[in-house]
Amino acid sequence: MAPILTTNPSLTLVPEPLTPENFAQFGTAICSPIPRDLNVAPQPSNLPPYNPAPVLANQNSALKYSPISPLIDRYANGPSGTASEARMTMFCCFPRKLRTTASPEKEVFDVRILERHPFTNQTFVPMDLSSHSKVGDGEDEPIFLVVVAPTLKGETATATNEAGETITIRDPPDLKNVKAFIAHGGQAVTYGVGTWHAPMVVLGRRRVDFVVVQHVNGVADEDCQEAAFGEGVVVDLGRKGQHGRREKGPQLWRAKL
Ligand SMILES: NC(=O)N[C@@H](O)C(=O)O
Repeated sequence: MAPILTTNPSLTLVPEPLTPENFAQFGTAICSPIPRDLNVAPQPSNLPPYNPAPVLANQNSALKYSPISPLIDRYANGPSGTASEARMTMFCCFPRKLRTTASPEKEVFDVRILERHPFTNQTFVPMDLSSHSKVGDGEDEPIFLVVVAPTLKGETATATNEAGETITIRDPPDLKNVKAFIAHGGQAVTYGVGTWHAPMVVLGRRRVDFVVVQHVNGVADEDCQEAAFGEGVVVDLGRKGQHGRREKGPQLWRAKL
């Protein structure tokens, strides 16, 4: 069980659409650098500047942007000195349960735990998730919620562990500045090394499978640290629609590339 922080956060978050710019302090939001309807490989020099700059590849039939997101391994700084390896995992993420508030009737997601990987970054790439469904087309594509918190670097927080003992969490999450972002098919997300984040939250009617890329060394506390807390960090997902669909709220819900 994750240690429970003794602080009691109180915060209601309205999620923003995930963009490379607004997510930059937490990691990388990965989106295609080119429009969806560009179907003939252009000369890279005819494209707006992008970092990393693209080069032609695959017999000039592809534009290659590399690295599109870094792959970082800082396990050499870990206390145990245990060697790490690159690891690709699949997380099959089922839709989360939402809570409905009364007057106004809204759907909210309660964030109750954050975790971080102190020596590696971690990338979630959704599979089989379209970025294009229209409201009312019956497709109702799921989206995913990315919840992150800045790290209070050099600070400590007290928490209670499973045995009821008081323990110290170093570099704890800044619970006053948690942020929530709505991501959709066509986007992937890399949590920066040590970035506190909520376990993946899929919203919608069906499961989303993610390929997850990171480093691991098998030492539990070096691979993943957790901090739980009571009710208090709430993501406001807007008004509940007539048939359980979200009509309004995060218009984000239907954000398109
Ligand atoms: N982010 C997420 O859903 N889970 C993890 O970070 C994990 O490693 O378990």
